[in-house]
Parts: sequence; C-alpha cells; structure tokens
Amino acid sequence: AAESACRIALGQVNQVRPKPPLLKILQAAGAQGETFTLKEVMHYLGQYIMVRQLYDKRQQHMVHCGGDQLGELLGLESFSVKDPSPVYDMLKRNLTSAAV
Ligand SMILES: C[C@@H](c1ccc(Cl)cc1)n1cnc(-c2ccccc2)c1-c1c(C(=O)NCCN2CCN(C3CCCCC3)CC2)[nH]c2cc(Cl)ccc12
Repeated sequence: AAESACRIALGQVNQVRPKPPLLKILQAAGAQGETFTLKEVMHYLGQYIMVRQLYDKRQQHMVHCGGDQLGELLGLESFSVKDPSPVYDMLKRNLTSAAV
C-alpha cells in the first residue's frame, strides 16, 4: 500500500512500456525514454502521422498508413481517426504495463 501510494505520489502509475516496433515509431516522432502515459503515446502517434504526412490532405480524418511501419503495426492500409478501435487494438498488442 505504502509503495503504491508512493508510486502515485511520484506519478509512476499508468505508465506503459511500448514494445520495440511501436517504441521506434514514437521515437521517430520525438519521444524520449521507454515508458509513457497513454496520453503521451497518442500524442506521439499523432505527431508521427503529421511528420510523415500520412493523413489525407483533403479528407483530414483519413490516415493512409499502408507502406509505413505504422500500417504494418495496425495491419491496415488506411483508417479514419473517427474510429479509434484499430488503434486501441494495436496498442493492446504493443504496450505492456510498466507498473512492475
Ligand atoms: C482526437 C485525436 C485522436 C487521438 C487518438 C485516436 Cl486513436 C484517434 C483520434 N485526433 C484527431 N485528429 C487527429 C489527427 C488527424 C490527422 C493527423 C494527425 C492527428 C488525432 C490524433 C492524435 C492527437 O494527438 N490529436 C491531437 C489534436 N490533433 C487534431 C488534428 N490535427 C491535424 C489534423 C490534420 C491536419 C493537421 C492538423 C493534429 C492535432 N493522435 C493520434 C494518433 C493516432 Cl494513431 C491517430 C490519430 C491521432
């Protein structure tokens, strides 16, 4: 109890550890370190899409990731940011809890 309270105090909880293929993508978007909050993972994935210009300039909610490492991880050619489920499924496969 004391230790978990300490972790909460230090903001250690809800950190996740991306697996290597996902970590590489986050680092390409400027991420430092090996554990992140889910919010940070989403931020860096968004940055990655922007930097790699993977979003459709005309339909800006569409992401065309076929041929990119992101598409490999998602197992998709394209997806809409309006339907985050494929991204959450990918994160379930590529994040481990860093709590321990
Ligand atoms: C709600 C949020 C979201 C977040 C998670 C999910 Cl699974 C879906 C949706 N979202 C809404 N549009 C986007 C987006 C759209 C196009 C290009 C880049 C990001 C995002 C994404 C963010 C993000 O951190 N978003 C901050 C504000 N965004 C507004 C859109 N802005 C751009 C839109 C295209 C034109 C340039 C600005 C960038 C900042 N992170 C993501 C990561 C992925 Cl795997 C997919 C999409 C996003």
